[in-house]
Amino acid sequence: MKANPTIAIIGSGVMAEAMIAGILRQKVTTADQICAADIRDERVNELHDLYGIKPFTDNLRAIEGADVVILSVKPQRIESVYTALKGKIPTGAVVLSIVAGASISAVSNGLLHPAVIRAMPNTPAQIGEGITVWVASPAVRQDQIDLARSILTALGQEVFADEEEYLDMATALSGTGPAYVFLFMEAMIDAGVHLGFPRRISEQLVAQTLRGSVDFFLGAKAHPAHLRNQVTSPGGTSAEALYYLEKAGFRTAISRAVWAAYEKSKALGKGKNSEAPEK
Ligand SMILES: NC(=O)C1=CN([C@@H]2O[C@H](COP(=O)(O)OP(=O)(O)OC[C@H]3O[C@@H](n4cnc5c(N)ncnc54)[C@H](OP(=O)(O)O)[C@@H]3O)[C@@H](O)[C@H]2O)C=CC1
Ligand SMILES: O=C(O)[C@@H]1CCC=N1
Repeated sequence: MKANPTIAIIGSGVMAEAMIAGILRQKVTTADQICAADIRDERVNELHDLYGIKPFTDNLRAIEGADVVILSVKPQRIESVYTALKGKIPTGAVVLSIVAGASISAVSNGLLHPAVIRAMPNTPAQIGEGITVWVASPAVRQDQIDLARSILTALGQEVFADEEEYLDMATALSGTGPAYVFLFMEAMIDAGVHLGFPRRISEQLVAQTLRGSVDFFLGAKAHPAHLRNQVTSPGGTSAEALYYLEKAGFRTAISRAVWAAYEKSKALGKGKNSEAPEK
């Protein structure tokens, strides 16, 4: 694998910043080899000040001499990137797209470039605790796979998929997953405040309960239902609370939400809106 590869980033928002921070933390390349482009110059100048990367507002100039071109614009903006960069990706470069729903064939045809990796990270990447599911087109070389893996490892765990269909599923489960977790956290914290805890204490109780439960699950290597049964004393508080969660359709709500995100990911890939939510 090439030392200090040149990495161009098209769309320098939240996920791009997580990638820049991870790449520099793990020394995948040096800051002067990262070319970050965005339509807003104040945003790339901010990233320049924070990380020392090279700022661009012209996508075409940003990809000059790149070994990797990362696409991190919103799905609704990807067509404008295709228009600007079609046929212009350096021949030896690999494109690494994290754009939700954008298939390998769409990116490959949109840019007229065969070597494309499609990846789905998540926001805990900002602290190196993310998880990314990714897949590569047949034209991606082994050294490009190795380079992509070093970039994605800098964000946390990575899972290489042999089928692209896993990407829309991962978008719904792990890519979107932090949104479900934070909503759950928020609801728990608010419930604690409703009971009468100061918000600061409620946040501490909820955060450590979540962290402790996840670490317990990972260490115990037991089914979650087994661990839940340990909490649930006969005729006790947990049984009472779980009754009301099940009555409110908690599992079904989660399942429907994940399916809706999956359908939305597929719809984004077709440039369409998914069905309007049912009333
Ligand atoms: N956020 C998440 O949890 C995850 C997001 N993703 C995917 O990552 C991608 C980026 O998401 P995220 O970082 O959250 O988005 P952001 O909106 O934070 O970042 C995208 C950036 O690209 C800029 N931009 C828009 N059009 C262009 C263009 N033509 N050329 C260059 N830059 C442009 C935007 O500017 P402006 O704001 O002015 O439009 C913005 O600064 C999305 O496709 C998303 O599906 C994947 C996994 C997780
Ligand atoms: O909400 C979204 O569309 C993006 C993709 C995965 C997480 N956030």
